[in-house]
Amino acid sequence: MDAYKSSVDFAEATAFLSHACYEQDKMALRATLKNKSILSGLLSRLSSCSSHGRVCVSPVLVAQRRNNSTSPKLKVDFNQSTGVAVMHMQNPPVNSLSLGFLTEFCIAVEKLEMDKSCRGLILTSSQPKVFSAGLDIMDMYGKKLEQYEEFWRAVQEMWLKLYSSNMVTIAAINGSSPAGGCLMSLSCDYRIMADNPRYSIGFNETQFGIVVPVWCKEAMTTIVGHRNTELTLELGLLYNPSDALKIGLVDQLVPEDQVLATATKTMTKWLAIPDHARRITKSMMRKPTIDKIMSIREADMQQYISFISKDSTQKMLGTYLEMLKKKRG
Ligand SMILES: CC/C=C\C/C=C\CCCC/C=C/C(=O)SCCNC(=O)CCNC(=O)[C@H](O)C(C)(C)COP(=O)(O)OP(=O)(O)OC[C@H]1O[C@@H](n2cnc3c(N)ncnc32)[C@H](O)[C@@H]1OP(=O)(O)O
Repeated sequence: MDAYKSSVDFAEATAFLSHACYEQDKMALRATLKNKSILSGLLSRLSSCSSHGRVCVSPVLVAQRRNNSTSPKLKVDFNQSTGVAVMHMQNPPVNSLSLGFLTEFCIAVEKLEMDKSCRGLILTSSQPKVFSAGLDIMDMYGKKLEQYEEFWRAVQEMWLKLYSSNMVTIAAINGSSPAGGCLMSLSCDYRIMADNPRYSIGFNETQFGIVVPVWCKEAMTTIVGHRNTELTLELGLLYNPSDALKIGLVDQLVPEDQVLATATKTMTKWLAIPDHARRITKSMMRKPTIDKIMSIREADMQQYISFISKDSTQKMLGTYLEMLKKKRG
């Protein structure tokens, strides 16, 4: 009975969350979840629900530094006739992966995943010159421990959702994509990048004193191999598109104005493969990594909180943030 009730609550909550997000009715969502004890019960149920590597969403909602508006951070164009959704990231100025963005992202992917008519997802950016600047450093700087936890859970969730998606996922990388932006594209099945030497992609974390989580290392290794991963992560390397192509960090380069069209064409090819065979194969390839990560998820959380809240880490992040801001002034 309890298990049944849980699943009913979960289904209702998920449906409500998805609906609320898509109707931009987040005020209603916040009001409904105002009671913290209800929220935390819901959170633990949602985040513990997992099947076949598909992980359910954690509905974390917080007003963000420059995201305290209710304007959506994603625009999803779903074409019923092709079964393909194009998700445009629109979180100005640089599509940083803030808690608010990640929350919206997870809900949107979950909603598409539940819609059996949606078979393919193209991820791209509405911001000029930037695909995504990676994790929002403001969410990792000067916050309370509970906030670090909430943020990291959303980061883990984003990765799991994308990496374990049943849909064909293609990253149409129409701008720079450092760190978390690179991770996001690496979680997709295929990466097409704009051939513009001013853009970069890779993992620069060590350059400003932080370390990628172990699951990021694992996922990257499966794509570019141990040696390229080692060099990239230790030295904090960002690559121009042609070097990224050489090491296999992206699959294809195309002129900037053809990124989305090429992604759409490529999607048609992928969707010509019988879904069940492709899905089972994708699961066969990715499930070992997903299972491994799921088994260390809580340890990863503790490691993150302890690392990010260290004075020395905070100092380095502060210096890096100042440097980013000075760049403009
Ligand atoms: C033991 C280990 C255990 C656990 C792990 C521990 C830690 C885990 C960390 C996880 C890994 C972290 C991953 C990350 O993603 S960290 C983020 C890394 N990202 C970057 O370094 C990119 C920084 N940004 C840039 O390089 C440029 O902004 C970019 C994307 C090339 C675009 O350039 P441009 O168009 O010129 O834009 P500006 O640089 O002028 O930036 C405009 C504006 O945005 C602010 N900003 C940029 N990036 C971020 C960001 N990631 N987060 C927050 N804010 C960002 C920038 O400061 C400017 O702000 P302003 O106020 O001046 O407008």
